[in-house]
Amino acid sequence: MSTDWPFVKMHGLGNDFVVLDARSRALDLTPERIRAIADRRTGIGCDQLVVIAPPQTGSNGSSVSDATMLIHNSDGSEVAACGNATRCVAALLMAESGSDSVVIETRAGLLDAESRGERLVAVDMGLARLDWREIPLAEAKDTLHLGIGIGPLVDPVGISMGNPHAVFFVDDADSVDLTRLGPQLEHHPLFPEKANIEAAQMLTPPDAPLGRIRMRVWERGTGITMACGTGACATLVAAARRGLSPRKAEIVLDGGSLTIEWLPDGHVLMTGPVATAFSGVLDPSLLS
Ligand SMILES: N[C@H](CCC[C@H](N)C(=O)O)C(=O)O
Repeated sequence: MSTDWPFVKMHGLGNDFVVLDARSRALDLTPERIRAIADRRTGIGCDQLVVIAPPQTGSNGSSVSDATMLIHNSDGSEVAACGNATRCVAALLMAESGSDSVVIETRAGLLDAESRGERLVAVDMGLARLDWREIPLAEAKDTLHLGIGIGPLVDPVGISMGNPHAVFFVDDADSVDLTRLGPQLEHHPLFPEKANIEAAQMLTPPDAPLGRIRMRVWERGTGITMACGTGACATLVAAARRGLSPRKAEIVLDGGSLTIEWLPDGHVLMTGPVATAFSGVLDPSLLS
């Protein structure tokens, strides 16, 4: 495989990505190669490895999107959705085209993104999926009260944003031992495809005009990250469904804040910053 693969290192509130552009040539990524690139000691280091691929074309040959985005966790697993990465790829594509909007095809569907000013991007992350089958869960459940728990993390709300989330409401998110509890819940038998685990603490009363929620996350296939866009979407929808928040809130993550709104049509709008850290060329040993 040709060895000169340029990459861009980007992040959304510290949730960081290695972005590879495979629109003009094929990239043979294996889980081993993904893990090697994502390794923070011997590779480039990232939470997710993101590949930009050619747009999907419809039956009439026209493109329904500007590009396709493929997302891989640092453990090598492929996932369907990643909100922070979507903002980063959207910013990269809009800078390339000079447009202030872009459509990105993901395994979770077509996502519309728009520039909201200097290094600020809004993405319609699509519908919040609320049925147990869509999370998915191993058995029929009321997704508003999953009833599982360990320690201070009990009775989460189940939501999918194209990827599975379990949102636990707690009194003090910063005191939760996510390193210990996260992996146990990620692999809970109720989640046949595992789950992203959020610990959420309400910072505003239910009748506040704009909600404010502190959230920390243990990400499926990655571990604790500084931010999680789909997790922030899941947290806002969970809080609104529980009557704890209005349908728009600021989600305060370790790396900063995202603004999330659950629209009347069921779509979830995420707005937040993007940043490019550096670019380079992958060492051939990472693709051997
Ligand atoms: N950091 C990502 C979420 C990645 C989700 C991934 N860990 C999964 O397995 O679903 C985000 O900003 O939405």
